[in-house]
Amino acid sequence: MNNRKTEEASPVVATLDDLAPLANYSLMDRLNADPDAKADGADHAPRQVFTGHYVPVKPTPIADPEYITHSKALFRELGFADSLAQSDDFMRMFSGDLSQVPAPLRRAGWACGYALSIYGTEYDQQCPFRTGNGYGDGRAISVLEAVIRGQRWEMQLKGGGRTPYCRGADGRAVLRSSVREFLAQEHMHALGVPTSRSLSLYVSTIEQVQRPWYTEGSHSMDPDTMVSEPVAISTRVAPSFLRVGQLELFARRARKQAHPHALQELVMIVLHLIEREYADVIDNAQSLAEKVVLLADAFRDRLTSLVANWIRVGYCQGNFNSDNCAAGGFTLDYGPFGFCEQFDPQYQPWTGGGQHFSFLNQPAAAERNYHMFWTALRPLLAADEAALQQLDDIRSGFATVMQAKLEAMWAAKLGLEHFNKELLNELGGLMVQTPVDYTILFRELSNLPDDISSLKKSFYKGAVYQADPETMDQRWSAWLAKWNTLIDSQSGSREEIAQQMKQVNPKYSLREWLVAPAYQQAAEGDYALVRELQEVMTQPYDEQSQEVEDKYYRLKPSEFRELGGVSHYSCSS
Ligand SMILES: Nc1ncnc2c1ncn2[C@@H]1O[C@H](COP(=O)(O)OP(=O)(O)OP(=O)(O)O)[C@@H](O)[C@H]1O
Ligand SMILES: [Mg+2]
Repeated sequence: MNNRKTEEASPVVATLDDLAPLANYSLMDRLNADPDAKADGADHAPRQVFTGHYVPVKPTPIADPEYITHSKALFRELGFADSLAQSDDFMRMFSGDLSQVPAPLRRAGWACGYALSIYGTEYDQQCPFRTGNGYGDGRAISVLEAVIRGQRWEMQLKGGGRTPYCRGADGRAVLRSSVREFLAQEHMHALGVPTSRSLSLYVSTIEQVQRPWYTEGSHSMDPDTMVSEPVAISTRVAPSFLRVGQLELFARRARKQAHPHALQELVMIVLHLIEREYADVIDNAQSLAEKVVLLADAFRDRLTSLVANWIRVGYCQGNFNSDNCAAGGFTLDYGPFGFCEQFDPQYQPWTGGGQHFSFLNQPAAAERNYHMFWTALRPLLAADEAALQQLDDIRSGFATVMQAKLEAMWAAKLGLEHFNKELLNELGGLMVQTPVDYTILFRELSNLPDDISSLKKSFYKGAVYQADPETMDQRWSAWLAKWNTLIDSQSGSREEIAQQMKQVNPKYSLREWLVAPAYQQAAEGDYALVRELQEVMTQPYDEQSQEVEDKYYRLKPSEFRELGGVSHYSCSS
């Protein structure tokens, strides 16, 4: 027994040669390649891709890569030895050089086209050809699909160079955005929120690109300068990277009868999505119509849970377009994201994102994306009225399901067995007026305090509070007393309730002003802070040391308020 345990825990993948036999390229082998593409993947110039599900693309390696970090948690899950991350051949592959990988690993990866809808409206304008045929993975290139310990994973480089969908851009990701994405994925996974996962992060010690950014201390909304930044490649991992926008691309083509196989390509991608993301809940033996209805139901369930989770942990996607909405129902694309510090229902860190993608509007934004998903599925059931009715009913039930998930989430955050609308609304008013730090307030509540002194750690004390602190404190005390009465009327002990609340309300949150010095130091070749943040943010529910608490469990210092690049940012790439 003991022996078996040790065996299971010990890494089985210590070299790239160990990884190679696990490769299993289902997307490339079962879906259609663009017939116009070069099979060797030497296809980098922007162009229209009219048919097919993917284009073979060789990534462009970053010059002289240096190791920054890897996900110890994911390595453990995959059975990878930690030393692999710094081994020459692994590092070469995951910094974009596939030229020497051992067979059956392939020497070309793939990029996929997708369509874009913003808050439920279809767009083609973002495609340079204005047709939608040039939009897709512009700098994300998948390099491997493998079945590891019974689970299929896709590994995708972000910043791996140009693809036909690059729209004239460089195909690179800068160190800043790569550090942010890497840390955020690690943090979200540790928070228990479904997400693409971080695998590895390498930076080029010589290659730099220009990006618009903020001068030091700038309070400008838009970037006011161009800066040179090192390029990096982070690899992210998920069961698939299929997006709602991807289904939409094929559904739009089917609708327009863009080519003779358009509807067939839509069927293929939907069935592929089911195999990749929903095989555990959708039986392969069922009919297409049955599968589509089950898919709609399962995705609705995942998406509504996901958004409730986002709100639970204070996460704002910022640009929740259909192409940034993973069809597997997990968080994808950590560009314009932020974690809410000072509570504001309309919190939106990304200046280009608009109110519709703000913090508490995410359920509505998710419904718009779901609507596009539903729209893409409908052509598949055209001949089956009963199934179509079921599909439509699932669509119209979205808001009800979303509301139920939100209510359960708020109840859990407050340690309550039942959602209490009045109590939450009163609290919401106080949170906005004071205003409070979202993470610190709920964490302090999780100690079930008798008086408001500890809650005050979360107070930013704005104009309304300062105008009459006594009345505000009285209102807080009255609210707290009411809440405590409810807590005491429940079946669990106070200790049990506090324990449960601490599993729901994290202590540590990835605050942008903590991340900024980490990527700044990394640009100077010092990765200590990136690694420290990774360590702290992968245990977000734990108390951790006093030193960690003093450094990371803090209100946002006033000097970072409204600071460009920290409180808001316009460029995420
Ligand atoms: N530097 C770049 N070079 C080429 N294409 C880019 C670049 N930056 C963004 N894009 C493309 O522009 C589109 C919109 O960008 P967005 O910021 O949503 O995505 P992303 O962060 O690049 O990628 P993802 O959604 O894969 O995480 C995407 O299709 C993306 O591939
Ligand atoms: Mg994106």
